[in-house]
Amino acid sequence: KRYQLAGSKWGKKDLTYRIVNFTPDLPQSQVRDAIARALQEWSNVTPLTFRVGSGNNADILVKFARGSHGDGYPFDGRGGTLAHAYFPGPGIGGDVHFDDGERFTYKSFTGTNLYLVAAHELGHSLGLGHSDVESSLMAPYYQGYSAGNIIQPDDIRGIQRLYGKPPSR
Ligand SMILES: CC(C)C[C@H](CC(=O)NO)C(=O)N[C@H]1Cc2cn(c3ccccc23)CCCCCCNC1=O
Ligand SMILES: [Ca+2]
Ligand SMILES: [Zn+2]
Ligand SMILES: [Zn+2]
Repeated sequence: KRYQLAGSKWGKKDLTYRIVNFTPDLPQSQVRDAIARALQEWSNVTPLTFRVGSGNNADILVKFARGSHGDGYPFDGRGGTLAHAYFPGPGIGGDVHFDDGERFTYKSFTGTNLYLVAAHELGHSLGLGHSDVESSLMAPYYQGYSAGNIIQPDDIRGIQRLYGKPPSR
């Protein structure tokens, strides 16, 4: 019972990301904050750093889309699949797509919490597959937002297997 590795990882520690478009469900500031906090969950437990990159050469592009959106994996409207992401690599590698058919919420325990979904998808962007530990962030099912740390020991073991531990101060 454990995490799965995607078979690819980033060959650098300092990654860039860019939010290409936004959902109408939330103010842009809350989308930026949700993504930044989801990235911080992963940077807290690895040597990885994330900063906002310029143009389309950012490593991780974050997009909201409905239905067919050009990558052969069309979204299904409200419910069902909430989002998907691509394992590390060039071009679409690392990118995160959210199904804008969902009603995304922020700092809310109800609805589809954007921060929680983002943290799961970014796990894929960094090279983790799905875990069969039900409580883990990388489990394939959305389990609702619970207070406290969303990243679980199994997730930490997996990501540290790929990138090591944070440098000790
Ligand atoms: C983990 C999450 C953030 C990302 C995952 C997808 C994923 O792994 N992305 O990297 C996801 O969306 N899982 C579905 C899986 C799923 C659950 N059901 C489905 C019905 C149809 C299609 C898919 C599903 C039953 C009904 C509930 C539907 C709403 C919740 N959906 C899910 O939990
Ligand atoms: Ca959906
Ligand atoms: Zn897509
Ligand atoms: Zn997933």
